[in-house]
Amino acid sequence: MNRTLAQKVWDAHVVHRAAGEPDLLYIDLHLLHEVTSPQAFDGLRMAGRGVRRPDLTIATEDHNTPTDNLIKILDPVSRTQIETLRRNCADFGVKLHPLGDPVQGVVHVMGPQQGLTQPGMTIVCGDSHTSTHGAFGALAFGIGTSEVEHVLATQTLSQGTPKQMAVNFVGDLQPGVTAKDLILALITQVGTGGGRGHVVEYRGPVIEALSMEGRMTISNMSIEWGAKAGLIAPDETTFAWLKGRPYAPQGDLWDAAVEHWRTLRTDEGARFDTEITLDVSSVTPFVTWGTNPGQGAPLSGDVPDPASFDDLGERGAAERALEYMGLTAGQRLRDVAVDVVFVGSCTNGRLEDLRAAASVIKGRKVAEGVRMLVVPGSAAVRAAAEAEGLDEIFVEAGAEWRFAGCSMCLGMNPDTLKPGQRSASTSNRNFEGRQGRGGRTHLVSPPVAAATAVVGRLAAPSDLN
Ligand SMILES: CC(C)[C@H](C(=O)O)[C@@H](O)C(=O)O
Ligand code: SF4
Repeated sequence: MNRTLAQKVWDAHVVHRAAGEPDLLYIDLHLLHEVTSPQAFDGLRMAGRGVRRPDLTIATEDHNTPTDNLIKILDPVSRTQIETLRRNCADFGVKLHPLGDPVQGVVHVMGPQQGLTQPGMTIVCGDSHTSTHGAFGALAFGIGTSEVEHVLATQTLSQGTPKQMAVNFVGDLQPGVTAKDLILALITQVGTGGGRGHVVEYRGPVIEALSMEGRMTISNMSIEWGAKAGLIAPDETTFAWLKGRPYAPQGDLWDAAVEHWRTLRTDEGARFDTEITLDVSSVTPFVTWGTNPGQGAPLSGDVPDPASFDDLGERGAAERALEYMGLTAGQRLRDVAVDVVFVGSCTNGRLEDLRAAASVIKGRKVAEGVRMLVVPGSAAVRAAAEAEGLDEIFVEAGAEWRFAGCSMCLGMNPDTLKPGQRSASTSNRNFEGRQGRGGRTHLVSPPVAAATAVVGRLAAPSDLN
């Protein structure tokens, strides 16, 4: 039978299948962070169990870590969270990259960067943005804390069969348009529930032409439109990116791996339950105006009038969003002034993202009254960025150059918006209070973030002279 890429990976991992029951899948890589693992370890303790495959389990600290220093965690709740992870990893023999470690970072930046993430793997983590790893042709998805316990104890996971969807990206990408613009445009088109129940494969020449970083940005936001996972078939770009990374196979094993990885493509004639197409030719720099990632518009446009939505639910949501965001229908998006610009997160905190932001801000200054935080997604991204002088470009421009972590992507650490403050943020969620109580978030790409920092209002690099 002709199968999709996702079905191939799935089938290769079934350890038990019975009619009328979910499949039991083997898990190749289990990533952990401090937020969703404590109860799972407690569960193991209570049942007197150990971790089945500590060698396939790896932890990092990211959500609760400060980004202004590598030692002091002032908030007691965050400190307890981190100390608990350290104790659990020590007790159960799990490798941990703690604050200050050269590999520490946001779990979805750290995994790929270390070469832990490889094509054809099943990868889980108690975190919804585990979909990021799908960019390598891995079947990767977020799981809940009770499932984390199950995987820790057994290295397997019970899963009902998802539906299959293809998203075809066609047309010619306009200059200055990034992967972030594409995924924001897609989510605005299909809505935040558009992918529900599906494992998605992103395909087409536009995807093939993207860098691994761009592909990760797209896979990362799969969950923001309801998809369970978002895969991209591995190709030469994938192999070149992975080669030589610490956990990547070496020598003969590398050659054998690549030979296998080349088979990880959707067969001609394989059937998808749903197929959608996004023509990228008309996509321009995109920003969100509302409080979910599907409430977006081209930066060149206006804040929409809620009355323009036919669907009553969408209309009501738009009304509430404008109220919360302090925006008026018809207002030009380019007139929206921001207080804070955040470059970072597992969506856009990789080296290429920092390069893109740096190239825009180089030789320019952050606008008066605007605070710009640049937060590498991992300590290794930070080191690589420093090796090419990106830190100096940001500091010179008046931005803050921080240590790695989730930072202002979500308010679980000291980097937060104050009530009423407005940000342009390269992260993936603009929910109410996401970046701090009362904070207002506009999701943007790294170049738009940098241009916005310079202008002080939502802006694209083409606005700068
Ligand atoms: C804290 C964690 C469970 C959460 C997630 O699952 O995604 C976080 O990473 C997020 O981005 O909201
Ligand atoms: S960077 Fe943001 S989206 Fe990614 S794992 Fe951290 S909190 Fe979640």
